[in-house]
Amino acid sequence: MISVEELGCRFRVRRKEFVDALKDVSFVVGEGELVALLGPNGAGKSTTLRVLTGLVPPSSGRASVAGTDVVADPTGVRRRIGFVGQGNGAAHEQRVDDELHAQGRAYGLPRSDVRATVAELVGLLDLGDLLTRPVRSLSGGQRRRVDIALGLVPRPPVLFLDEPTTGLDPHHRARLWEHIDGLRRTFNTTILLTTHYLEEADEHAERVLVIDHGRVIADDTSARLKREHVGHRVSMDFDGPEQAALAAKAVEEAAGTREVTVVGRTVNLRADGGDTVVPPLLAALEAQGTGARRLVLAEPTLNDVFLELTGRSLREGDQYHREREAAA
Ligand SMILES: Nc1ncnc2c1ncn2[C@@H]1O[C@H](COP(=O)(O)OP(=O)(O)OP(=O)(O)O)[C@@H](O)[C@H]1O
Repeated sequence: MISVEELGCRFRVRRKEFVDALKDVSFVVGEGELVALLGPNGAGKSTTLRVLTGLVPPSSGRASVAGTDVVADPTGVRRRIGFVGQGNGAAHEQRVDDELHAQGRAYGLPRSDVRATVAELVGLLDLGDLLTRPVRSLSGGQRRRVDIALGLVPRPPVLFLDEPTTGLDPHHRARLWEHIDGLRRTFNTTILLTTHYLEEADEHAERVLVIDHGRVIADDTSARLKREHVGHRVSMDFDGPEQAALAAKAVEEAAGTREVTVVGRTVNLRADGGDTVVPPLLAALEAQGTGARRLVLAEPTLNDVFLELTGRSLREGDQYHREREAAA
């Protein structure tokens, strides 16, 4: 549904100064898939969406969306997609229902189709009480839901969401995700989204693309990225330092363990797959008479994956957005 090959995008910032927002981005998104684009500030996430939605021409490479080439036919691309960008959306003085119907007419859809689609979206996105209100009177979360409905009125097969939940409180973020999941079940919409909330990518995306300095540095399911790049962090307490040292030897020899360190009576390690590596390890320790007294198994996060891949934290982005939201 989305195909991106060696995409590059260069912006001129001063007379002879350029920024390569995208250097070499390649990926595909299949029909009905939800893929999350993660990366720190300035990684190239929004630029990727802007190229794919025909708003910015790429400097090199190829991309097509719903079978349409973004360079040869950007207008055709825009006709086939919904795009909810950062801070775009409905005009302020218009009523919500007027905006939704105008969007359908702008796409040249028959009135009866627009009426039916708007009614369905109003139900799915919980907009019934807001229809007669001017857009300017809505809260941030309500506004976001209207923006998403606007993106979906033309029933696009592909939806691009640029940080759809930024600025929402946890309750409204959860509600919005219920809506997005509902939309996917109803319309089988293909969705590419950017988010700074790693747990959203974890929970809702079938696949995660990690982008850094304009390149895709990882493309897989969240579970596989964590297993292959980080593994579980395991911490085991023993009766004393001697037992811990003995246990550490056995841990080092066991399959699927790495980075084994001993601190006092505690052995720390990484296990490639906690659920498969730890049970036989515990049995082996028990058998040699150095059973663990306490074990803590920590799930890695996508931030751990990014840290492992780049030596930097993705969390910088959260801080950036907290500050941006506080300043707004
Ligand atoms: N119109 C533009 N002109 C010049 N430089 C730009 C333009 N748009 C983006 N850039 C630069 O391209 C790089 C990638 O920006 P982009 O907005 O794609 O990052 P992002 O990953 O979406 O970041 P954020 O998480 O902060 O939204 C940055 O260095 C940015 O300053």
